Amino acid sequence: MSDLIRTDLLVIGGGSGGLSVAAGAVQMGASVVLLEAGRMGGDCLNYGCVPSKALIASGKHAHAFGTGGPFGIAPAEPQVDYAAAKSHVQDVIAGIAPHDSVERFEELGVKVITEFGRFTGPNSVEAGDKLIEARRIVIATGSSPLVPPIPGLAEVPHHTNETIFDLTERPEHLIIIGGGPIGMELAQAHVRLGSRVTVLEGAKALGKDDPELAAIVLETVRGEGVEIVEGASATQVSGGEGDIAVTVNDGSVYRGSHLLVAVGRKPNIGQLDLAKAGIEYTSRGITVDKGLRTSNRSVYAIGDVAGGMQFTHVANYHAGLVIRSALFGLPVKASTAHIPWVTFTDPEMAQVGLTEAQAREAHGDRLEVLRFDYGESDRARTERATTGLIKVMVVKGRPVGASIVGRQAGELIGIWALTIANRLKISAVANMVAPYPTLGEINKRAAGQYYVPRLFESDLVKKIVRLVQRF
Ligand SMILES: Cc1cc2nc3c(=O)[nH]c(=O)nc-3n(C[C@H](O)[C@H](O)[C@H](O)COP(=O)(O)OP(=O)(O)OC[C@H]3O[C@@H](n4cnc5c(N)ncnc54)[C@H](O)[C@@H]3O)c2cc1C
Ligand SMILES: NC(=O)c1ccc[n+]([C@@H]2O[C@H](COP(=O)([O-])OP(=O)(O)OC[C@H]3O[C@@H](n4cnc5c(N)ncnc54)[C@H](O)[C@@H]3O)[C@@H](O)[C@H]2O)c1
Repeated sequence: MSDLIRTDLLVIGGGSGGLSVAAGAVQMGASVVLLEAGRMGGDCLNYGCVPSKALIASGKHAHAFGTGGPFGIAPAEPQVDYAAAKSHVQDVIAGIAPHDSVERFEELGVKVITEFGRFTGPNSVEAGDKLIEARRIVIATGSSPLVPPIPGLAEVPHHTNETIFDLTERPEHLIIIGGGPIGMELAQAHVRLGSRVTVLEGAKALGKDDPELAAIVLETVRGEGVEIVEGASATQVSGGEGDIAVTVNDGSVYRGSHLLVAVGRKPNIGQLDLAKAGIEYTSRGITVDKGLRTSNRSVYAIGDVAGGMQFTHVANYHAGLVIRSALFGLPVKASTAHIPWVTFTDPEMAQVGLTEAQAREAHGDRLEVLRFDYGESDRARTERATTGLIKVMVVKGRPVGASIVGRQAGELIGIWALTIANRLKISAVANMVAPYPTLGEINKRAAGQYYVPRLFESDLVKKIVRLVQRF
């Protein structure tokens, strides 16, 4: 017989999205129960954003040893201790973990149950020996690495993002299947830490981003020694510990010591028994309306499990919307037009809103594309970080998208995320005075391009200036 708990809000999953909902709702006075079957903090903290960015930081330090020549610093061979780099990764996770811990959430007033949740009815969920009945339920169970049924793969030792950060021996030769953000970020980190790396990508590497920008990243990563094979779909895997062979569609075979599978994600819905609650789903995730409600009106789905953009800041954004809807009954509408994303390769690549191709398709001839090159930035020159480019897509004076590749692209995209989220005009960025010399000037200079033809190439402007000068 299960213990019965009644609550205003039940959150299933204690990752980026679930923790944000639980913390916000309890602090606004709702009674909240949170279920987390694995590690508090979810993918982002334990197997995703945090460990990957920490390992990238180690790779950056190693890389700096060999790139000081132009600055007057003789290149040296870095002494990489891969196991110590992994200790750094675990240390960073441990430093953030208290913020996401059971103890902190219980202190906030959330009842945390460290069990798997499974629906037993439209408003009831079983977790261990507890039965929870809730007025509103939020499914925030995230996603897991997709391990495709490639013949031989199941029998061959391989890593996913859930195990690679625990590996303490440096891979001699890491083969990565999948050239998306996970594959490319970890490829560059590993080559910098001294592994040989081969990326096998079935289609185009970094294929979700603007191809002009992605090409700049790929050229740099290849230049550092990563072998990137595009159009190479893995069709067969064989071998064993330390000697793995991956066959691709044209019959070529790539051999390496370790294998990482990074070919996308699958939603964590398998064990939820969604049918018992009348919740519809597809292989992409739980079906939700614009307000993030499922086919069961009292149940919401947010973050990765909702099958849209899969980023921590999207899960957090969804959390804010659900709090407004579930706690205050306000109408909400999830949008993607203002959501940025960043791939943390070096150079970084960042996007918000429409890419050039998407904007061209949506707006045709009304589209103006403003471009500015990092090479024109004095700060970029001082740091010899002149490889980079910004493109801003503008329609009727308002930005609808921005794409940046280059140093600190992830920081620079913030201005455009603000502009697009608030439907500001390009003049809002052009009017800003950016401190000199900062990379931030790149944003202002790109915005300034909007006025070049209007002010410097206009006969009318020239006539007016001459007229005014006469008087
Ligand atoms: C290698 C890697 C790098 C990434 N880097 C970035 C990045 O730099 N920036 C970025 O924005 N995003 C990044 N992401 C994506 C980001 O991690 C996810 O988008 C984010 O974690 C999604 O949050 P979520 O709350 O939907 O799910 P999660 O954070 O995965 O949380 C879901 C939680 O639910 C729990 N759970 C599942 N089923 C149940 C159940 N039935 N009952 C109870 N608990 C359950 C799980 O144990 C998990 O803890 C990265 C992902 C990976 C894999
Ligand atoms: N910086 C970030 O924000 C960041 C970093 C990492 C991951 N993420 C999130 O995690 C998600 C998953 O990342 P991902 O890189 O695993 O997925 P992805 O879907 O973005 O890329 C997977 C790649 O694998 C390729 N592929 C699929 N099957 C293949 C096969 N058999 N052989 C060779 N290639 C194959 C696909 O063509 C694709 O390019 C991302 O979409 C993103 O939302 C974000």
